[in-house]
Amino acid sequence: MSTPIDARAAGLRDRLRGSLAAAALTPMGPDGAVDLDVAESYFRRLVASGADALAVLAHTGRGPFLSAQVRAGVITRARRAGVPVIVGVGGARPEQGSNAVEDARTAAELGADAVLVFPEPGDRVALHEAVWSAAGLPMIAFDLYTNPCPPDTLHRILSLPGVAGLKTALLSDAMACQETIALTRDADRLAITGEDRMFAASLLWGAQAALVGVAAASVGTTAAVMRAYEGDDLRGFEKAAARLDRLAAATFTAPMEGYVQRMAWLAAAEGLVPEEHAHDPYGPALPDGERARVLAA
Ligand SMILES: N[C@@H](CC=O)C(=O)O
Repeated sequence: MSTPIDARAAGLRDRLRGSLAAAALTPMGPDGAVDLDVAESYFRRLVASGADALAVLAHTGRGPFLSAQVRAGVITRARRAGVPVIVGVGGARPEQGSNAVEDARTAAELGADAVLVFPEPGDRVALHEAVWSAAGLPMIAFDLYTNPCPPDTLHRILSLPGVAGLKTALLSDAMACQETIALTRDADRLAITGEDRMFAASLLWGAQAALVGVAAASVGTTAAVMRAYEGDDLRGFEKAAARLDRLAAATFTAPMEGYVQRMAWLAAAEGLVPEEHAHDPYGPALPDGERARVLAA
């Protein structure tokens, strides 16, 4: 039995069903500087290429690393793209206190449609309750590979009225992904795949929408899988899934945190962002030849 969902959260859940949200990069220079005009033009291009919604300041967008001022600018510019905007909130590093509540308040003031609540140390249920009571924005819970959430905690989060859905981004744990999707659907919330390396499988396991970093570039590759699945085009689904798997295998691989830089290279190669704004100063150093290998995929 699930707790009744709040009407705002139910509205977002229904609006996002079947949709593809691109977990957008925050285009940056090598020093981390963000040019908001470049960011806006990138967000618009993602939408023109097939993204139904934008998830900004999420893991791909390096939200936890960015200042309040840059975060506000990114949200404002993303809203101009005319699709639902989901904002990553919180995700404090161990040496910091949580910014989740403040981030969520700002997202609400700037007109965001929902927040994606990063996992943080401590009581995750209380974190979601605090975010909801401060901002009143529908929440998407986040089971992220860097800090996976125990199923009993997920169950409690999913019974909060402000939770519209749950995104799994476990990347390699198929059993946990299946369990999380089942828990989410049992709670009548939206099961959102963030499984770049198990994308097609996660749809077959019951995911009802997608929010993925692999759609930070080459959006059409991910959109094709979603559309073929929804259109019952099983042969098309198989072909599109194989293509997406090749892209994800080249980008979402060890060191996993290097995926942001790899997607930035792709975004630059496609003309979504200028080369000089295709940097991830927060990720690991990548070996020589990695860029060429990614672009070849
Ligand atoms: N979990 C990532 C996206 C991965 O697909 C994010 O939050 O950006």
